[in-house]
Amino acid sequence: MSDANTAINTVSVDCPAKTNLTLHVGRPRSEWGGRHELDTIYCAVGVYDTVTTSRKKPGSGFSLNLEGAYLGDLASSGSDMRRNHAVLALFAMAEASGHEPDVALNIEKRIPVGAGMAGGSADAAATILALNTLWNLDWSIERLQQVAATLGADMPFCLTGGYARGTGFGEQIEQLSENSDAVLELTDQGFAGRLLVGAYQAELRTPEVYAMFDQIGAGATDNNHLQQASISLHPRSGQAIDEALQAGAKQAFVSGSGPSVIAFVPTDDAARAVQSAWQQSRCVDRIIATKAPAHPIVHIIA
Ligand SMILES: C[C@](O)(CO)[C@H](O)COP(=O)(O)OP(=O)(O)OC[C@H]1O[C@@H](n2ccc(N)nc2=O)[C@H](O)[C@@H]1O
Ligand SMILES: Nc1ncnc2c1ncn2[C@@H]1O[C@H](COP(=O)(O)OP(=O)(O)OP(=O)(O)O)[C@@H](O)[C@H]1O
Repeated sequence: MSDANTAINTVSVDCPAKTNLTLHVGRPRSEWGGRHELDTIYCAVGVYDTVTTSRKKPGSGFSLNLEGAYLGDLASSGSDMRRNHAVLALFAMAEASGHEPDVALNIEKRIPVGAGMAGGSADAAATILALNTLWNLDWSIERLQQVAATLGADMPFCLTGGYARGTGFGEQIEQLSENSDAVLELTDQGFAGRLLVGAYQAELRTPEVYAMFDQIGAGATDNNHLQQASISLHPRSGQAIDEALQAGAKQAFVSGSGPSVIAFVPTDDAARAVQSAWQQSRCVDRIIATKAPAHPIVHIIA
């Protein structure tokens, strides 16, 4: 059979986590279900979840398997499979394309859960990208982002990675090139290249962080307006930021709604100094070394 007719049976996607290099938060909007106005610069970072989608027998329904050493609250038997963001994305794509959701989903999780790094959104985006190939839809990124925006604020960005400006409640995306003025300005300030992620067993629920923001507002000099709220709910993140900056990090901040902390470390010495400061003070539970920016990678397996 020619390639065009060979059925694709298994597609996997490595999808990076996201952070916010700036996150300016406005007032909640009732027409957005209480979500706040945002003006943010998203940046994908090189911590990847891998979602593999495989065709199943017609009418057999979906299946979900989770792998990884740090599954957070996903590991509990009580966590409802049907609420997993990857499963929600499967059903949204099935609905939008008229396919039956007879697909096996396997998620290898590496992105810390409930960390402010859009781990769930990354898995949903990976599922959307994989199904676009598995089902030969070949839809444009704009069409895929329309489906993603119905599922979560930071999901549309996760489809493209790299850098983007997010407005609205975060779902209006303007892709930014690495040599755009906005990115060059942030790169000059040290928001690029090698970084360390300080991750925690503890999770923060995004709605609770926004509710705390409504109470206490943003720190006067914080690029991330949710940082002060996140630190008040999880003080160890504030300690990790102080330790990183004292040890030579160029920038250190809470990632999105937190609790994880991102420290940009431009040199080997800075990376080693931040790593040992975090280990000695025990102010983080796990350290992941990687770099930014990053992009999703689609693999056709069979
Ligand atoms: C904190 C960020 O990660 C920054 O990129 C995002 O704004 C959070 O995006 P997300 O987790 O995809 O958020 P969603 O799943 O869409 O919404 C979860 C909850 O977060 C709050 N939320 C989210 C986005 C937003 N612009 N304002 C909000 O107040 C709302 O309580 C909402 O019900
Ligand atoms: N595939 C998934 N991966 C991670 N969390 C998931 C997934 N599906 C559902 N969830 C639920 O979503 C909640 C938030 O998970 P997630 O890792 O996306 O948080 P987050 O990184 O703080 O997100 P954000 O940065 O968008 O606020 C978790 O408590 C988890 O129970």
